[in-house]
Amino acid sequence: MRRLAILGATGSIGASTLDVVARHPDRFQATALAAHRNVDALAQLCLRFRPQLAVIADPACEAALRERLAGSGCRVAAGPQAVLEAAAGSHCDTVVAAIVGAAGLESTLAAARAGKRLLLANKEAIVMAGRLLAKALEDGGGELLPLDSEHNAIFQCLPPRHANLAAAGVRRILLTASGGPFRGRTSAELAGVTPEQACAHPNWSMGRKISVDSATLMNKGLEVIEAHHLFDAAAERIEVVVHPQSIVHSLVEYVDGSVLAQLGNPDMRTAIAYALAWPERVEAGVAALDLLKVARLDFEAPDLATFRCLALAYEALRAGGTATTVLNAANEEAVAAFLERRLPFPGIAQTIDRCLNAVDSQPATDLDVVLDADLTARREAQRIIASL
Ligand SMILES: NC(=O)C1=CN([C@@H]2O[C@H](COP(=O)(O)OP(=O)(O)OC[C@H]3O[C@@H](n4cnc5c(N)ncnc54)[C@H](OP(=O)(O)O)[C@@H]3O)[C@@H](O)[C@H]2O)C=CC1
Ligand SMILES: CC(=O)[C@@H](O)[C@H](O)COP(=O)(O)O
Ligand SMILES: [Mn+2]
Repeated sequence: MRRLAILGATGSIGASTLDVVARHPDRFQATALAAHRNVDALAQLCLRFRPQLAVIADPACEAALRERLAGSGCRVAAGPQAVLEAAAGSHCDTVVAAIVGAAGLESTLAAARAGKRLLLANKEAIVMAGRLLAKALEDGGGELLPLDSEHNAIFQCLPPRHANLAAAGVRRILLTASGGPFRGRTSAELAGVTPEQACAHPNWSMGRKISVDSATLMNKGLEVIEAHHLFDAAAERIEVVVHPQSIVHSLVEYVDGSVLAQLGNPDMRTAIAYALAWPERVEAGVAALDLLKVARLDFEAPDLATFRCLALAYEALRAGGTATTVLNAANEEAVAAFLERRLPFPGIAQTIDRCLNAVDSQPATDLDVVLDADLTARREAQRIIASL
């Protein structure tokens, strides 16, 4: 029986994970569920899945959650320290890291250090602190399985236990991008787009922050950096291909000309079920892929001049050190401002660009350096946003 802590249980990944868990009560058990402020949703999940531990990150919500779970047998805890306990405690052997944004960094590191099987959705953590996460995994002796659909696809297309990409005969990693809701639009057409339009992803149903990232192509930029760390791949070996149908989830090209791809309907339960059951496979509730209905698979080059965030992510990756921490922090601040209608859509890329120029990159030697770069970049981004 796999005993799971699900961090970000009330979100989109949390819901998909619990759907897979519910299909296999003989294999998977949710032993801890954590969320930020959504007491109603968390309480309902706890009453249904009966975890040992329910954690609400915002201490102001503790009393309300205690009231809702009184007599349920579920222990309630609150605050950031309690989220770390949910990630590292003995109640679980597997952690689903599905908190959105930098808020998930420390619990992701805690799970890695504690030697858990880490199912990583929280891509911002690896973008902010890829090397620290690798070290934490090494120290803890656990394993990481990617949930992000592209990285899960690449993982499936690589040979098991390969020493490195060169030894495995890999020439390139091809990350597919849907292009988002604004694919094909010009810069002028993007000036007045709304948060509602940006969050209307053509293929995937996801949280608002990642939906905006897909619309700017920053999601793909974060994923290039994620692939760099997960697969020890140089930036030059990671190429982005726009594939509007989101059926091919990514590909690996080998030196002999073979290209292996993983295909499926755009439903995160496939990647989640794969990672939960690995190395076995379990039913995920996902409809069979009907290629005749899909009929065609299109591919095109990304428009880096219009969707500048992807180019900025490559720049930050090449700069190294805390540049990717700065990229992530500026993006989080800019996306929040856009969602609150304080910043127009093109202002997201402008903020990140200016922030990368304003904040020097440092070697990401420890967590304090990373957190300091994150804070400095957020202050700078807020200043830039106010000036735009
Ligand atoms: N959705 C998807 O299909 C995919 C998502 N991802 C990645 O997975 C992560 C989650 O995405 P998604 O599920 O869409 O996001 P959602 O916005 O749907 O959910 C976010 C979750 O994080 C919780 N949360 C937010 N802040 C905190 C905090 N400070 N402490 C504890 N919990 C917190 C929220 O709790 P509350 O409800 O209480 O606010 C909620 O449970 C992101 O990093 C995203 O990039 C990757 C690939 C695909
Ligand atoms: C489901 C998933 O993994 C998302 O990251 C998805 O890839 C977003 O789609 P885009 O290709 O539009 O960024
Ligand atoms: Mn993805």
